[in-house]
Amino acid sequence: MDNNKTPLIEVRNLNLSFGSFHALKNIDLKLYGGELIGLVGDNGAGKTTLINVMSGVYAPTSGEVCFAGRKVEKFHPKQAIEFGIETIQQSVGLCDNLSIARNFFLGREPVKRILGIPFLDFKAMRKASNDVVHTFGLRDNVSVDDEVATLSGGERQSVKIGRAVAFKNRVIIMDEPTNHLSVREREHVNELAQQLKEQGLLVIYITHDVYQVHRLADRVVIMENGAKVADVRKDEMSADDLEQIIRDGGRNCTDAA
Ligand SMILES: Nc1ncnc2c1ncn2[C@@H]1O[C@H](COP(=O)(O)OP(=O)(O)OP(=O)(O)O)[C@@H](O)[C@H]1O
Repeated sequence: MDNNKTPLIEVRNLNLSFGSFHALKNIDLKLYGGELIGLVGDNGAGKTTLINVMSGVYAPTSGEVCFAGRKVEKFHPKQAIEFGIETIQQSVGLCDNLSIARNFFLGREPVKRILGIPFLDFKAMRKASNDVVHTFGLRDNVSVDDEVATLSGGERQSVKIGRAVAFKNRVIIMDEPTNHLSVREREHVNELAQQLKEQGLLVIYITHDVYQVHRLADRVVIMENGAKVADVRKDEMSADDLEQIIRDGGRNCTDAA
């Protein structure tokens, strides 16, 4: 990581309360393009809440978030989408009964006009989605006219990841992306995460699997009870040590940030 670079996302002294419940506590974090960040922590640690702030779902109670050095003034999902933040979740994001091509363009369908009347441009959708999804690992015999319902779990993730890249995102948040996947599918999704990082994107990878994330990530951020309790480059700590920090609930931890 080059600390002279402007972080793609910077969080400063961030707090978020839901009524009297203090869900995020004084979080400071700098995340750079070209990094694969593992975000780990026990159930209820605050991982999803933190990414929900980054993606504009929640506004913080206090503190700041900056995108590429610019302070976010208005927290709204549209703002985050415009900046190029895309969240890929295991169970949402695709419509089973629509084709792969339609899913690829969900909500941003290209339109062509014939005699001034707008029609969905199916040809353009097929071509663009075909080029991308096969690069991202769909079997050769899968057609982009097939319904998403016919795809395996890993292939569904491929469609979402391909879509995120095609629409020029800068930050991909992968929330438990390999849950319920087979070993090979898991490997495939993890390879895609690496590819995204190598293309210069910031990848935030949320998981409970410390060993998987230790293999994959450049840096691991551990949360516990709403606070960031460790922020370490993976070469500074073994996966066993990371797991121990989580087991200890953040006591005896290191923060390399
Ligand atoms: N909208 C909300 N209103 C009230 N409390 C909330 C809300 N969203 C989250 N919380 C609480 O904030 C805490 C952190 O939840 P969060 O979902 O961020 O944890 P997590 O680390 O993502 O956990 P998991 O791994 O189980 O998904 C939990 O105690 C949760 O109940």
